[in-house]
Amino acid sequence: MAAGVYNQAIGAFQSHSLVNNFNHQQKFNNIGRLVVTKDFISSNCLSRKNFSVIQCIASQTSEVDTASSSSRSKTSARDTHTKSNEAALILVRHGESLWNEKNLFTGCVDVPLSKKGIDEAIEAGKRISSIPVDLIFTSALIRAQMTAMLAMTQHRRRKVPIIVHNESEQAREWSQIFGEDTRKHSIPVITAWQLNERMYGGLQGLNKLQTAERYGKEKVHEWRRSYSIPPPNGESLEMCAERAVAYFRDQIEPQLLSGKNIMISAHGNSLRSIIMYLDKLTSQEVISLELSTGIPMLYIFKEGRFIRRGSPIGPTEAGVYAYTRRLALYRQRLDDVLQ
Ligand SMILES: O=C(O)[C@H](O)COP(=O)(O)O
Repeated sequence: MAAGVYNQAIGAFQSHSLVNNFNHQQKFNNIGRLVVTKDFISSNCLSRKNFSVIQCIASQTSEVDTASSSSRSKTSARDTHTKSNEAALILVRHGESLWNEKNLFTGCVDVPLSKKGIDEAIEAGKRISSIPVDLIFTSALIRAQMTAMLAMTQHRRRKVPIIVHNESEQAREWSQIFGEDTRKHSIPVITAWQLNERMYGGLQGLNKLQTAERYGKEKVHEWRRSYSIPPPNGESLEMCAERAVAYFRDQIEPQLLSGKNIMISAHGNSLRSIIMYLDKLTSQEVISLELSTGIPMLYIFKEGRFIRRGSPIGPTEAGVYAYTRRLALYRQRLDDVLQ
């Protein structure tokens, strides 16, 4: 039966090209990967301890299998590119926020979703409802966390996403989950400031249109979309990438390497910097990369490589399951159990 779904999916896939959510030309240049210095990582406490904390917590709260991080350091796992199972990686920019609605620069100001953003998050959930998710990462900002939680209300597996509190020993202790079955039916949600939207400095709270009228369209476009030019007293995309890509490589990639299916709910620019890394985009190409609010994007991680698969069209769309046999089998199992 699964083969049936898979073949049907392949047929659908071949009959229509998956609409990619990105609007940049897909050219793979030999750009060196973004090098993030080791001391940057250590100075931002992106340490082995954090990774083992995540592993330990993940093992306590779900059937997420915890590859023993002690026996396999992240670096050696990543460097040796151990042939791991394939894993799904879903990226989603938060739904429209109340300041997106007012066309205000938001950056690291912690505003919630608008009604439209809530609807977008739920729609995003429908589009990924048959794709496996073992672990969720969000930024420390509520609009990304709301998006992840609302999306997961639509997932057919019905697991409960639970924000992991490891900000202190007491927080870890007081938020423990007991009961094997309860743990198996939960998904750890790790919040990380490193995935926050770029800090927009003196622009935060200003209207985008009025700012363009005041400083000129070109200058504001340069602040918003260039790679290395920061807004006044804010972060450039390059500076945002240094924390977001470092966190992705240090904390998320090892999870993918061990076969865990991951969803990241974050922001326009922190995700642009991660996609620049995944797609090996040049600093020129990333200028044209725009991400819509609430549109999920799927990557397949296989043998250390990220294969971009565009945006899942909808749960009933057979083409969604043409991505890989593993996803087709997962969906078939859901169909069998939920029928
Ligand atoms: O922070 C913001 O204002 C938005 O989330 C992204 O803004 P941008 O489209 O100007 O990068």
